[in-house]
Order: sequence, then structure tokens, then C-alpha cells
Amino acid sequence: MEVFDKVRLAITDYDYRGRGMGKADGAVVFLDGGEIGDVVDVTIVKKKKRFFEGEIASYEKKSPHRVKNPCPYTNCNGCAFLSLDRKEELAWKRRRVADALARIGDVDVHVDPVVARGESTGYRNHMQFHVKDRKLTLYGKGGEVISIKRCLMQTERANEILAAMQGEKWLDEVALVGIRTTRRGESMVILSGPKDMNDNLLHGAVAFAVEAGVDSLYYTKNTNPRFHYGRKMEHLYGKKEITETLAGYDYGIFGANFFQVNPMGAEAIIEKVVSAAEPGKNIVELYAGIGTITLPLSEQAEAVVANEYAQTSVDYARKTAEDNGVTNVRYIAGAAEKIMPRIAEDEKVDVLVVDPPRAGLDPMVVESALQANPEAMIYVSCNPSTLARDLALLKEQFHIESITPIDMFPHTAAVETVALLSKLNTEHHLDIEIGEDELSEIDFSKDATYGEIKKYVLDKYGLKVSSLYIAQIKRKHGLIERENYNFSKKENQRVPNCPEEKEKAIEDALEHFGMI
Ligand SMILES: C[S@@+](CC[C@H](N)C(=O)[O-])C[C@H]1O[C@@H](n2cnc3c(N)ncnc32)[C@H](O)[C@@H]1O
Repeated sequence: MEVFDKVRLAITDYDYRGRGMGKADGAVVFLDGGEIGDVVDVTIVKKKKRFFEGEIASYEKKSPHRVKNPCPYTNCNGCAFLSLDRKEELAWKRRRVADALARIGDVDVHVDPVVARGESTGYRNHMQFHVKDRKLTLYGKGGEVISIKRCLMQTERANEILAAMQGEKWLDEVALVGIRTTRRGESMVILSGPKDMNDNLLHGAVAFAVEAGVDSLYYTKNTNPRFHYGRKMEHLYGKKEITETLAGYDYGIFGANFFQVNPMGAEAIIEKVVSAAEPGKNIVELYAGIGTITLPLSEQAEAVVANEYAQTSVDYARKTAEDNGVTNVRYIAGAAEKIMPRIAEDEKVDVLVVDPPRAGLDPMVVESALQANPEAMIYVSCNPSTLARDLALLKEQFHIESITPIDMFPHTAAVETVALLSKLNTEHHLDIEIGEDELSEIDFSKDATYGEIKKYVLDKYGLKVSSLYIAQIKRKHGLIERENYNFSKKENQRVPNCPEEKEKAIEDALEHFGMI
């Protein structure tokens, strides 16, 4: 197959952005659209070493899963799944998680049906629109700007403000508008422009806010096109904060501070996490953000130690805990990869909760999580691929109790997952009840844990070895089947090679336990 060739193919899957893909001449072709079940005629536009890219020229057969797109802006790049039946969308999200776990993590477990909470439209409480010729716009599929009068995904209140703002003269001095709303019906508008605030803009914008009933108005100067907002927020009018209640706790929202975009989806995650943590435990939570999981977790916990990298989020989380009367949470600011090894040494960790960004867990976090050896671990993930990669290591010491995808961003390809893990024991290894006769058939030597291997190496050689090194050597001897296990090169998190002296000591231990 070559560029400009025309091929016919059936769309059988989506890529991570929700764009159709299929096979032609045995090779994978990524498309610019389409739905699973479509049969399409495609022009090949790019040839890569292992795949092709194609543009759909015409539809030979339309998928039975297609529905009428309810959005008039069909070229907008915001939502991937508006022409697809919701049931099919959720079924694909479930498959996406299961496939990633099997393919990347060699994890073959039951994946629960996707939890979808609330309406699939009108859920976004924060959106940004670029300003062009006094119109509010979103980017189209080809990078073009599309004037938007109403977005199906944001709240009705936000749409009222969006409609009222179109054509306002003072928008000439604004590059971007952010609209935030809460379930209490409060609203905030953030104006972002390249210059310092001036009186014309101030008067026009404040007059608009008063007339449109906007509760809070901010301005931020921003000259960096990579960011929506600048660092400094000027409060122009109305309340400084609007308030959202999430799982019973109040959070003040001001300026550009982070807050979950879909409160119903966030509550589904919180409930899953809280219901999995047994009462009375010492909980450590990494990547805690502003603490929307931390506070509900604290209710039944003995104590929570919460770690977060961003100092502004930690300051906010501390204040929010105090405002909500929570006293058993201790926040530690800093990178989880630096903090967790210390926690593993110094603290009692009954339950470890993690909610990392898309890059997943840092190798040091995996390593020290194994070392801390908690009874249970709860992993909230926004990226099935890095979840799978991390579970591949964690499953050496944890049993995967359940995997529950949660639909935080309906009509997009994004999917969140909550994985519940419990400390592995012999029962989990065997998984089935077996009689005396059968027991004698089982080679228990294969069950040497990482802890046992570490102890053997320390006792015999006086060397401390990490679980990651043990995993490397087990992989070398085919005891872990996965190949190509690597941490992201982009994040510069590749696992270092095990030093020779430690490699020999680990191999001796594996031999001692009859594993090689
Ligand atoms: C998916 S969000 C978690 C949000 C959180 N559950 C909340 O409700 O706010 C991931 C968080 O990890 C933080 N983060 C990113 N890298 C980190 C690191 N190396 N160490 C600790 N936290 C980090 C981000 O600042 C962000 O707040």
C-alpha cells in the first residue's frame, strides 16, 4: 500500500482520541473519523513504518451504531463520540481498559461495566473559548476556529453567558474567555488578554457582568500562547469565590484554580474509593491535588497523609480541610517520587491511594509502594496504558480485586479507571480451594515474595535490592512474561539497569527458592 492508494476497509476500533481505525492489506490504518461498524473508502495520506494514515473519501456502509449528531458544530474538535450510540461508547471504553490491561500489562482480569453518572451532556463546569472578531470560538478538526453560540457539554448557565457575550465591543481586547459555573447556579467569567487591564475593558466587562448576572469576574494578563491564563488574576467584580459542593464538602472556586470539570463523575470516583477503604486505617494518598478524594476519605480513616506536588494546591487543600472542619489529614508538598520512599520508611501505611497524572506512577513510587507493603492499594487512573504498565509491576505483590472504568468525560475518548488491589497472599496465589493431595503437587518455592528475595540477598550478601531490580532479573529469566517493559522515555523515567553484583545476588536467591 502506498500514499494516494484508495482502499476499502471496515472500521473495527478507535484510537485513543476516538478516531476510527481498521485494517487494509493486513496493515493498521488510522482514519480522520468514522464509527465502528462503518465500511469506508479511504485515501491513504501517510505511510509510516508500522501503520498508515487515511482520509475517509466515502461511506460504503454506515454503522448500525450511528445516531443523529445532536451538535450543530460537526467540525468542532471537542467531542469524538457524538454520532455514536452511548451504549456503544461505554462498551468501547470498557474494552479499551480491558485491552490495555491485557496487551500492555499482561493482566487478564474482569473489567466492570463503565460507571456513567448523571447526564451525558451539560456536565462541564469550566470551558475556555478563544475570541475572534468579538465571537467566542472553539478549534475545529483542522485547527480552524469555529464560532460557538451554545456548547452541548457545558451547563445551561454557562450557555446563557456565552450567548449574551457574543459581539460585545470590549471583547476586542480579550484573547480568551473562561466560563465557570457551579451546581448551585453560580457563575464566574475569566477574561484573558495580552495587555494590562485598561479602563475601557474594565468598564465594558463589568457592565456586562452586572447585566448578565455573572457572580464573579476576573482578568488575567497572559502572553504565553501555551497557557489559557496568566499567573496573576485581577479580581474585577462580584464574589471572589463561587462554591461547589462535592461529596458533601464545600470548595471555593476562584480564578484559574484547579477543580474537577465534571462534578458528577468526580463523585462517582470518590464513592468508589471511599467505599473500598476499610474504616479506621492509616491512609496515604499520593497525587492528592486539592483534596477532593482526601476529605471524604478522612471521614472513616484513622489518619490521612496526603501528598501533592503543586504548592498552590497544597495551600488550598489545607485551607479547605480547615474550612470543612477536617483535622485528621496531614499534607506534604513535594514530588511523590521523593516523598513516598520516606513515607515507606517512616509511616504505617495500611492503605495507599494514588491518582497520578497521565504519565502514571514514577518508578520510585512503584518501588516504595511495594516496600511499604500496604494491605490495600487504590489506583485512580486517567490513562489505561500507564495503569496497565504500573499494574504489571504491582501485581507481583498485589491481587487485583476489581477494575472499574468511570465515564468522567462523556462523548470523548477519555476514560478514568479505579483499580482496587489487595496484598497478595497464598490464597490469592492458589485462587482456588485445593485438597491435601493436590497441595503436595504444588511447588510452593515459586511463591517466594519480593520481601523474601530481598531478605535473602540482604542476609547473605549484605546488599539492599529494590523490587524493580528483582522484576528486571525475573524478566530476564522469563519469570515475568511481558516484554518491552519500559517507563516513558519522554518523562525520562526509564528503569536503570540492575548493577551486576546485585544481579548475581538476586539470581542466587531465585535459584535458592527454586525459581530458576
Ligand atoms: C489527576 S490529578 C489528581 C486530582 C486530585 N484527586 C484532586 O481531586 O484534586 C493529579 C495530581 O498530581 C499532581 N502531580 C503531578 N506530578 C506529581 C508528582 N510528581 N508528585 C506529586 N504530585 C504530582 C498534579 O499537580 C495533580 O494535582
